[in-house]
Amino acid sequence: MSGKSLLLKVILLGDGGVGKSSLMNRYVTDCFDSQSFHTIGVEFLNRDLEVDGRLVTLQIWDTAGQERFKSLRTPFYRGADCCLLTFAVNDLQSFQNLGCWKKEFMYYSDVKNAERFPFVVLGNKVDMEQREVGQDEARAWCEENGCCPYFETSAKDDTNVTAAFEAAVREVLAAEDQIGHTLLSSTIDLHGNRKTSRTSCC
Ligand SMILES: Nc1nc2c(ncn2[C@@H]2O[C@H](COP(=O)(O)OP(=O)(O)OP(=O)(O)O)[C@@H](O)[C@H]2O)c(=O)[nH]1
Ligand SMILES: [Mg+2]
Repeated sequence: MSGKSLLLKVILLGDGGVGKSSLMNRYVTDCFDSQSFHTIGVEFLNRDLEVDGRLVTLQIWDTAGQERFKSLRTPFYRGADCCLLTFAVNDLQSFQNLGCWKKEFMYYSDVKNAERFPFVVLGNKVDMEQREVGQDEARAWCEENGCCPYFETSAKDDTNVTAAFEAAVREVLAAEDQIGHTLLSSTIDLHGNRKTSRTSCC
């Protein structure tokens, strides 16, 4: 295990009221407030953790989901290492808006290639009886939109919250390994000709 901690920036995006702030607070402070206020702009909290022997400082950016705060949140998308697209399983509209959130992130972030960028989808409020979005439907969306991991969470009863944030870290580490491997497998000979040895890395 290397002593140096890797700083990773993850950003929570999703409709207002789906539970982004509650998920961040549950993960960092292990608290839940049933009367939380709408986020205005962005807030962030840090948490140190160890994932597969790697020390990581996770900087979690929580954004305002309400449309009126769009101009306050979009400047903070740049530099994100992972994006947590969040909806509430009892709010169909928030699920249907996932594609818009992914597009907004790609437009305002400095990410070039959506296919290789780590997204994780969170279906929050699974503690609630009345669901409007089925698990299969949500998993199908994730399959069709880049095969990203999907977690059903509850900030209220602490279901899958740690697992979701740790998965975000693993996605980033895996993406970095992938890029590192691809770079290694393409070499430039002394005459400057690019040679790529076709080694399959997965
Ligand atoms: N039952 C239940 N309620 C939740 C859960 N997560 C959040 N809530 C409640 O949902 C409401 C909105 O939660 P927030 O965390 O403020 O939602 P948000 O996504 O940060 O909203 P914006 O800041 O407006 O973007 C609050 O009343 C929370 O207590 C959950 O997992 N289960
Ligand atoms: Mg909030």
